[in-house]
This record gives sequence, C-alpha cells and structure tokens, in this order.
Amino acid sequence: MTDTAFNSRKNPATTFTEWLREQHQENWDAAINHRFIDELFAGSVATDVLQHYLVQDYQFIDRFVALLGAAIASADRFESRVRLARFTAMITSDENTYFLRAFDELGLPAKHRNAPQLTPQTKAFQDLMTEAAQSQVYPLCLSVLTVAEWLYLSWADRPDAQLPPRFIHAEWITLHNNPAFADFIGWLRSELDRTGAALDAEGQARSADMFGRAVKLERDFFDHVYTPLQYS
Ligand SMILES: Cc1ncc(CN)c(N)n1
Repeated sequence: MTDTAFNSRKNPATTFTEWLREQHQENWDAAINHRFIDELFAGSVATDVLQHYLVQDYQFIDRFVALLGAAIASADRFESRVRLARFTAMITSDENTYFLRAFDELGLPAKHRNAPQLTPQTKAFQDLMTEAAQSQVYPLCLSVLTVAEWLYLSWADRPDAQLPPRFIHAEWITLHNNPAFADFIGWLRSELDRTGAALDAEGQARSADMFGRAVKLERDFFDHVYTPLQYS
C-alpha cells in the first residue's frame, strides 16, 4: 500500500497511471525484462515452458474476459463501453484463435485446454480479477486491466528486435505490440487517469493496492513457468 497520496505527489504533472506504476517500478521492470521475454524474442522458449505458460494463461484469459465484462457494466459512459466491447471482441477472436492454433501445434489434449490443473499463481491472478470485477467500481476494474495490458505492451515493444520464425512465438509478440493494441493501451491509461484521479483518497489507495498486486502477479507468473507441470 502506498504511503504518499496521489493528491500530494511531488510533481503535479504526474498522471494517475504514472503515479501507480512509479510505486511498483521494481516488479514492473523485472516482469518486462524477464528471461521468458528474451527467450520468446529469440524463439528459444523450451517446449514444456511454453506449453505451461499457454495452458495457464488460457485460464487467465477466461477471467480476464469476465473482468472486461465487469468494466463494460460499470463504465460511466457509453463511449467507454463501446471501446471496451471492441477490445473484448479482439481478445475473443484473434487472441483466442492464436491459443487454439498453438494448442494444436503443441498437440495438447482437450482436457488441458479446458480444465487444466491450476497453479497457485494462476489461481491468485484469477482471484484478483474476480475481486476487481465484484467491486463493480469502474476504476478498480481498470486498475487490474491496465496492468495486464500496459505491462504486456511494455515487454513487447522492442522496435529493434527481429521476430522469431515460428508463429507460436512471433504472434504472441505481434498480438501485444501492434498499433491498434498500443492505441488501446493509450486509451485505457487515459481512462484510468480520468476516473482514478476523481476517486477519493481511500478509493485511490484501493486502486494502488490492486495495481501493485497485479504487477507482482505478472512477475510471479513469468517466474513460475520455469517449473512446468506435465500435460500428457
Ligand atoms: C498473465 C497475463 N497478463 C497479461 C496478459 C495480456 N492480456 C496475459 N495474456 N497474461
């Protein structure tokens, strides 16, 4: 939990999302510079590690879409609902079919696509997304959504890097660094800047707490793929 309120920040030009990220810079940097990301760009992630990441992440995506639904329901204006609904359509089409093609490529049995054993790290992330969704408070839903998407844009944004040859690596990168995705993250941040700045001090502290837990869980999630389960 933060000990400096947003309204007493040193630099008044600091936006709400900058203020949130500043407080969790160490976990943020560890996540976006993770070994898994280096191996993804190099196309060298070990098959059991990639399989574990994708199986667990598909379960993350399930609750993530439910959280998007809660954000759509709790948003304070129609234009925000429309923007979130369009993004949800991308996740449930382009991103979903990436997972299905990746599972085919890996020869993954159906039971692990639909109802795998969940790791504590996946479960903890699902629980945080459920907590944010059940709050029915739009900026709290945004606090978790923004971490999940802004942090992914941050690791994927390596303009000088070449794409690896296999789609299973390359497409996971391009899903997270394409111009439409970057544009959406800009909007998502502006939305949290707008609605987070309008919260009272207690609401802002809740937002900072959820944001910080999400950043830590992103780091934990990357760490945990290096002790993969078996999916035979
Ligand atoms: C754990 C995690 N965090 C974020 C994302 C980006 N949607 C993801 N796929 N998985």
